[in-house]
Amino acid sequence: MKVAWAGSRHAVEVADRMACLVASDPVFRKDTRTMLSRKELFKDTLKKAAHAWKRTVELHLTEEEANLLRLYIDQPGYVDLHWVMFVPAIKGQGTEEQQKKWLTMAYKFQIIGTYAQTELGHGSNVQGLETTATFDPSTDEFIMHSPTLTSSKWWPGGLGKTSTHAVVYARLITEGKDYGIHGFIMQLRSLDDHSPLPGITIGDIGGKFGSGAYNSMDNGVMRLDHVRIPRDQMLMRLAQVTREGKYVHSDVPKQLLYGTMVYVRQTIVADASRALSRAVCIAVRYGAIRKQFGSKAGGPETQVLNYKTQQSRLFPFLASAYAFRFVGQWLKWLYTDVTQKLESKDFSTLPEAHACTAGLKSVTTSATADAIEECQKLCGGHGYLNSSGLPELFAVNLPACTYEGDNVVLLLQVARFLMKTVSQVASGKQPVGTTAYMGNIQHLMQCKSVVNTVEDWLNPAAIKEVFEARALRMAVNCAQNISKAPSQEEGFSELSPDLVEAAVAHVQLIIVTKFIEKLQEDILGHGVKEQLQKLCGIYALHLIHNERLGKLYAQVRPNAVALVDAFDYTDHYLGSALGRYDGDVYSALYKEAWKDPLNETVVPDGYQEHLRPLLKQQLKLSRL
Ligand SMILES: CCCCCCCCCCCCCCCCCCCCCCC/C=C/C(=O)SCCNC(=O)CCNC(=O)[C@H](O)C(C)(C)COP(=O)(O)OP(=O)(O)OC[C@H]1O[C@@H](n2cnc3c(N)ncnc32)[C@H](O)[C@@H]1OP(=O)(O)O
Ligand SMILES: Cc1cc2nc3c(=O)[nH]c(=O)nc-3n(C[C@H](O)[C@H](O)[C@H](O)COP(=O)(O)OP(=O)(O)OC[C@H]3O[C@@H](n4cnc5c(N)ncnc54)[C@H](O)[C@@H]3O)c2cc1C
Repeated sequence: MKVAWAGSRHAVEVADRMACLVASDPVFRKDTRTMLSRKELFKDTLKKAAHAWKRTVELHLTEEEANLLRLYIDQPGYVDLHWVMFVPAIKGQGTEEQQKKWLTMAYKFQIIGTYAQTELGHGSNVQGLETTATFDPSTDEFIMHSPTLTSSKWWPGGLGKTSTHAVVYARLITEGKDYGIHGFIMQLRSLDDHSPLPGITIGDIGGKFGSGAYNSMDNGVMRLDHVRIPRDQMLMRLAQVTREGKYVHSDVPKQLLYGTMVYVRQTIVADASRALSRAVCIAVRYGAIRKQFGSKAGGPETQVLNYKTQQSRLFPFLASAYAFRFVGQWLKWLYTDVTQKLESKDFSTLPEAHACTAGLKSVTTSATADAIEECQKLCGGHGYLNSSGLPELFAVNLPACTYEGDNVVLLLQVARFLMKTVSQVASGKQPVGTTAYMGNIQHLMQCKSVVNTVEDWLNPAAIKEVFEARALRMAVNCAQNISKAPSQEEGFSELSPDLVEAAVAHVQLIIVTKFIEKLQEDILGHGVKEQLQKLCGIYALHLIHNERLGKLYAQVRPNAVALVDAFDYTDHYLGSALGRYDGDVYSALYKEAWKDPLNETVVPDGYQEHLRPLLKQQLKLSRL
């Protein structure tokens, strides 16, 4: 099962090696992270990042190994934005010459970059951004400016205190005309003393949800006061401004401006499956240790994992963790395929890649945030302690519902794609890829489900048909209702809640389909495929209705702990007293409690100042 989860034996081996490297290095300790002040936490992140880079260079780590190293260090920091957004933005939107110049420095960490798109006033509506980049032909420069308070850049990770450079998104103005949003490379801080360059006001936006968690990241605010940059710092793969100030389009679609977001959304699906699997691992292992109540006859107490209610709340998450993992692996393939096509100037699959990344990012991160919260409840009171690992896991993953596109906004993008596809089907065009099922419209609009028993849910063809019929009927229903509205725009707006549901149904179909396709591959190991078939059945059935699932849960229960052990997480990475591999939960909780700064003294700070006078006063009063 470890191999099925990781993707290959090689993947298991590399992941194990990197996880052990991190777990055995004292610099990467994280057990007291939630007790650090913001300043201490930030400094700790700088230290970890520098040490990680040193180890990466010393050990000549490959890209795959370095990524895993970062993953197991498990602390958001400026390096994420540098590697996951700054570098890809230059790769996707820069010319070859620009790539050569900037990526050479970025790959060696001679500069640290971030992705500065969102502003105080606008995040979702990228076309509404206000920062301006006005071309001055007299000096061959762009003047970068924040004309209003709401145009202040707000949120970019690493911007607050660390980044030396950024790809800044701004409205390009030349020859008096506004050409909309484009990307520009800007140096923000001196490479000598790290002070902000003239005209740039920059700082951190303040503490965020939860202790520890995303507070390790210096999300930043930046205002620009007529800052000049050379013309060649406009990213010029999509469009150029000539020396004379003429605006020239390239032959690539302008949507490639959004390409970095497509890339990151795809990586976020993998992050979601990992976060969900960690929460499930903690809740399942703890559920096997925790006992409450016994039989009336005075028998031994029951493991809480044996309660049917616990199983019906927890096992759909276990199944979802596997489902998201497999769809994430497929999405990575899809992204690579689209990128290769783009390189040979085939842009035909871009809309589908956008819909798939946006939809899957949205559905998997929302489900994961909800599931982590529920896993806290599934662990009872102990789940609410920082030492359970769950509060921080929740706080770090919750913003994934918002960053890289608010989940509802992204689902509306999927819905827009679906409405277009329905109208193309109506005019006789055969849909392809993840919407190919819509071509089977006659049958799917009328067919009746053959699913009656739990066993039927293990029949892939029956499952697929149910999900296809559901998704198609919801999409067609929306399209029909939109066509009755006075205008397409009004209809879309009026029906947006239904459109979001139709988009979710389509995305769930993709997840179910990819799970089924995974089961058609050669899967080695005794009983592994059978367990995955049950999990696939649970994933599909829990989305439709909860009846009849008990039988499947009973079949999964004997292997539940093994199914979470297959995630192959070290105790260091899991960071949970409840989810420990050895099950020694109570000693761990007890030990963790004593690490709290409140326990550094027996009598607390503040006793002399506030508690003692209060108690003495009450004592005096009672004697009167
Ligand atoms: C300490 C450790 C040290 C280790 C050291 C070792 C180093 C080793 C390596 C380290 C590796 C690091 C690994 C890190 C792992 C961590 C990973 C996690 C990182 C996550 C970080 C997240 C940070 C967050 C960043 C952000 O949030 S950036 C900002 C994101 N913003 C958004 O997403 C905005 C959302 N809005 C939009 O996308 C758009 O505005 C809109 C799509 C909603 C609307 O667009 P528009 O206004 O143009 O309107 P339309 O709807 O009309 O669209 C026009 C047409 O364009 C199509 N379209 C839209 N979007 C896209 C797209 N993306 N691609 C393609 N096409 C698109 C529409 O469909 C329309 O088309 P049509 O006209 O044909 O219909
Ligand atoms: C932790 C974190 C890290 C981030 N890192 C970065 C970064 O590195 N770089 C960067 O540039 N940005 C970053 N961001 C910003 C992020 O991309 C935006 O917050 C995100 O795109 C959402 O935009 P918004 O904040 O403007 O939300 P809003 O659009 O203001 O959303 C508010 C509400 O309005 C709803 N809404 C908005 N538009 C519509 C619509 N058309 N129809 C229906 N409902 C709608 C949303 O669903 C939501 O409920 C980060 C954000 C967070 C939280």
